[in-house]
Amino acid sequence: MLSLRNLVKVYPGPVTALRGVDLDVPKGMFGLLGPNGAGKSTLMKILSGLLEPTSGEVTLDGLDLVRHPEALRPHLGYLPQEFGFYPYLSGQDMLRYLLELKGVSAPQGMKALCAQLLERVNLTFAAKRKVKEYSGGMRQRLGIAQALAGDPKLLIVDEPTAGLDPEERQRFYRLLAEVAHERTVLLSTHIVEDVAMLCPRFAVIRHGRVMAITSPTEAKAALHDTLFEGTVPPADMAAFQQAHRVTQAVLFEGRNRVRIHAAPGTPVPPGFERTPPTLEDAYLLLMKDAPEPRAPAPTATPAPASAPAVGA
Ligand SMILES: Nc1ncnc2c1ncn2[C@@H]1O[C@H](COP(=O)(O)OP(=O)(O)OP(=O)(O)O)[C@@H](O)[C@H]1O
Repeated sequence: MLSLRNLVKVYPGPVTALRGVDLDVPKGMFGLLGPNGAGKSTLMKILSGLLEPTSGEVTLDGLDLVRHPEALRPHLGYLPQEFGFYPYLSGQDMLRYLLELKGVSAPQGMKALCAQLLERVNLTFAAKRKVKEYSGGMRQRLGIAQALAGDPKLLIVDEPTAGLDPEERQRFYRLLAEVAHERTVLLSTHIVEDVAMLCPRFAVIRHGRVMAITSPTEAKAALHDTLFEGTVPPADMAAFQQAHRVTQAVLFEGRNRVRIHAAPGTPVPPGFERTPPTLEDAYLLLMKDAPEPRAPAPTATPAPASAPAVGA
């Protein structure tokens, strides 16, 4: 179990990126969902030992990772948001180079280890191709191959599906789901679909705080019978948004196809029909309701002991 207690990070400025994060992450896949600037990368960098927190505790199976960051290294795999590749190296040479940099030991020989990892991420067919010829999805799979070296207990993946086309994204989801059988995988993302596809549980983070810890099923169930869909002419949209809790509005045949949240007993506009809630609705409502942060907090502001369910 990975546990975070009252984790705070204040950058010079000061910019308070984390305002007292409490989180318990069990084995399997766990999502960290939040908009740009929420503090996800800061949290991932602290967990991967690249950044020191200002205060707070991080433990992995009881091991104190703030006091003993070196103890984490053998148990950690990390796929950062920006992953540097040498475009003219082949996939297998790039992987070998990364493993050597990481200091991974390979009792069976480095060549055999690289071949085994490439096989694990379905890249054997492209082992000898130059990385510059790899698609975005293939590069991400190569990134996972290096992160899996040493069989880490904790795998941290930061925004891994950004820029992947739908087919590559599906393939990458399957790979992540497979590797999460054996370990804790913490997936940071601002893409709701990533969480809906992969995560039995997830935390929503905004302005450096955990807003909710829930599951896709719970989050949708909390909105049962409260979502309605209808159309609104573009000219009326601004006034409509003032009057209703709009979760999503997309232009369809020149009119706005709009989804609203109406609590039981609240009037529903004419022509709007009940519709099943989606995880996107739950997430967007939570973002609407998130309080703006106060002026930069120089010290820790503890998060509530137990975060509310989405939409509750
Ligand atoms: N090195 C830094 N110095 C000062 N402020 C920083 C630094 N890195 C991040 N921040 C700020 O900390 C806050 C959280 O940033 P962070 O990158 O952790 O968010 P994020 O959720 O990962 O967003 P993104 O998806 O855009 O990377 C933001 O306000 C950001 O501007």
